[in-house]
Amino acid sequence: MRAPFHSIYSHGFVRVAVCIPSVRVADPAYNVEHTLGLARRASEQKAAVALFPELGISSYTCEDLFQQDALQEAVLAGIERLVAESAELTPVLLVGAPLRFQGRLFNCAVAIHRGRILGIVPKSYLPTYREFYETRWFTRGRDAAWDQVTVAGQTVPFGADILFEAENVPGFVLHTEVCEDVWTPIPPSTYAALAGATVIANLSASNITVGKAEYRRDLCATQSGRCICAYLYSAAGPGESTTDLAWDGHALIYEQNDLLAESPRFADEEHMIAADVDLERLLQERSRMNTFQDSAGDHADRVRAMRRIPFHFPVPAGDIALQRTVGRFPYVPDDAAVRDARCYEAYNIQVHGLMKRLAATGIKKIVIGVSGGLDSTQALIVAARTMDRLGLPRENILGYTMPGFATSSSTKGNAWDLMRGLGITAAEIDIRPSCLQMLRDIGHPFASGEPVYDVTFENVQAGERTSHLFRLANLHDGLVLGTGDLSELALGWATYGVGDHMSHYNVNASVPKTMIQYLIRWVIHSGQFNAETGQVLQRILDTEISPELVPGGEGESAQPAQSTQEKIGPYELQDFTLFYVTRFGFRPSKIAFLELHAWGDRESGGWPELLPAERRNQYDLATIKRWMEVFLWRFFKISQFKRSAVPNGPKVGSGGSLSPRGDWRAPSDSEATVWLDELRNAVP
Ligand SMILES: Nc1ncnc2c1ncn2[C@@H]1O[C@H](COP(=O)(O)OP(=O)(O)OC[C@H]2O[C@@H]([n+]3cccc(C(=O)O)c3)[C@H](O)[C@@H]2O)[C@@H](O)[C@H]1O
Ligand SMILES: Nc1ncnc2c1ncn2[C@@H]1O[C@H](COP(=O)(O)OP(=O)(O)OP(=O)(O)O)[C@@H](O)[C@H]1O
Ligand SMILES: NC(=O)CC[C@H](N)C(=O)O
Repeated sequence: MRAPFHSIYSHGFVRVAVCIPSVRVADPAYNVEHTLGLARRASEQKAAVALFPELGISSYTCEDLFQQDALQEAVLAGIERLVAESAELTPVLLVGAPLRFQGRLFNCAVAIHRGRILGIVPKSYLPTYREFYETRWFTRGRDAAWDQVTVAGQTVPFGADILFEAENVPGFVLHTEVCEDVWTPIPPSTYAALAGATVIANLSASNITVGKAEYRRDLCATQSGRCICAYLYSAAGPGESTTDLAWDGHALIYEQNDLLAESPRFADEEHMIAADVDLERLLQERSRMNTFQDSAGDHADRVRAMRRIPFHFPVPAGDIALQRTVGRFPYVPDDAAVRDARCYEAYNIQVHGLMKRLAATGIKKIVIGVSGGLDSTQALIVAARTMDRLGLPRENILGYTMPGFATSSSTKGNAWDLMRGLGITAAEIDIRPSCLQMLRDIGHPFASGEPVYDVTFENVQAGERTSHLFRLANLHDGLVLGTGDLSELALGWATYGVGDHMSHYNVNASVPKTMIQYLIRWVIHSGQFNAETGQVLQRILDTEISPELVPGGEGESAQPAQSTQEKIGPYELQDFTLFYVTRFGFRPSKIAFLELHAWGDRESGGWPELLPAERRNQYDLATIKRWMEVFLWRFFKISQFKRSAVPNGPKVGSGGSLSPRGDWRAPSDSEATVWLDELRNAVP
């Protein structure tokens, strides 16, 4: 039975927990008691995995005590107790224990689930350098000449070549390795990932020294990135012997290079961290990255030899809210420092794209229509910086503001102030006469005085502007700079061909609207231009987004009747959907679940602090569903033909470009039914 909409388990997530129990050296009864305490906590939190540190049942620092029979027997008794008590618990428990088989001692990870030992994974690489002496007590996993063992009355698989595969949860394939294993050039988990493991758990007992925590983070992050997996790490903590070493109890959960959770270090108390891993994201990424599969082919013998141990995961019932930060603006990081760095990158990518095109063509002038709206503002800022970088005067930018039938005096005023502030060559062309001529030529009723404001009426204006710009480019030896952004391309919100869809080079083609808003905010806050220009930019940001193609009243002060976002939806929602559709190929109901998590509550989570409080919105599920339907229809059904024929322009974000020569190649005549049906059926 499928879990309900409001549960993570309906949307391809599994909850994982990393536990750092309190231990006593050489006291398995105590250690098992504390392991069980945290295992129960993980179970109450509906986790599917609970990871514990290396050799946690005995403690890592037993040294020659490992070879004492009394300790061995106590460890076995402890494992038996864990197995018995696990019968009622949800997660797969991964615990560390020294176990003796055929007279040899192994440093083992024991996987226990609901009364069954799923398998035992011995440590492959035993550090015996500097502070480590593991080969004094243990045998390397690969030196075992058998592939199964009997423990606690159960005969179970033994080896580093084991994958634990949940037969009822697609993509949930678990693998474990032990501490040093991940410090080696080719960790065993690399082969496991190539064989399909998505969740990799490292039982560790890493002692702490100055600077080592950062190195651990790097190791786990890069292993999770290269192997396109979740990487869980659990370092030994309070209670280990400090004869010669110290312990910080560092727990980490990464997913493909993203840190999902991290514990405090040097805590006095035992602790647990948990996070929800997105298995579908990992599978999507693997299926796209053909080089990951190529690597699996290179190691086919080892990959094929991996053993898959099936188990049934009892999917927890009821609503289970997502434990994961989902940014409201996937294209704009919440963190101020990261955002500044991204804005700097994006802006420079745009500038460098345009610099190269001008240098290659020998063209020294730019022609641009300046509306006083966001997109032409961003493109103009990029043009100004490009001229500065090329050592050309800003007067070489020929900016035209071209009022039509619905241009408001305030946006026109902003356009003029911006052009003056940036010191470009500015001019105004009234497009109404030429529009009227065309409306008359084609027999449109507006030409004979009827107030008919249809798409033709709108597109005639967009077309006349574009037509003027291209002829001005011929006249002045200039290049027409495109302004249309990624969000508009996604929604088909542009006039095809002889309209704002076309240009000679479009610096905004891969920048979504929410990012354009932040780029302009960033330009203001980082003081890229003078204070007066900053004020104009702020006024432009504060203006309602409108194409201003349909008149809303009479005279110069008439306000436009069209609010773009009332028609095609709030850009902040549409950009969210766009990101998850194009970057990860998620189904609509999953995107709606994530969108509700991010946008359902105004107070929770992070807000990029450049967004003023009054602009902080909140959306319920019904609203999310309504606008997603608009997105899906426009994106999949009616607008691909516009994307199949776009001008050149640089790819800016990993969220993708929609150029048919880049990230998105799609048929212009596809149906939207599967996406719309999925949304309607799976979202309540
Ligand atoms: N798959 C397909 N393959 C080839 N051609 C296809 C097609 N589907 C429709 N067409 C044809 O394309 C034409 C429709 O496309 P198009 O002419 O672009 O017109 P259309 O998409 O209907 O209208 C453009 C919309 O964009 C808005 N707009 C324009 C300019 C700027 C902004 C802004 O705010 O940024 C917004 C404007 O308000 C209007 O609602 C029709 O003639 C149709 O026959
Ligand atoms: N009144 C105008 N004067 C000059 N150019 C215009 C005018 N209106 C539109 N354009 C040109 O057509 C493009 C598309 O218009 P549109 O209204 O979509 O963009 P915008 O006003 O720059 O930004 P946004 O769509 O974010 O409001 C503009 O970027 C601009 O180049
Ligand atoms: N227990 C281990 O395998 C520790 C080795 C690892 N290199 C560390 O320093 O953390």
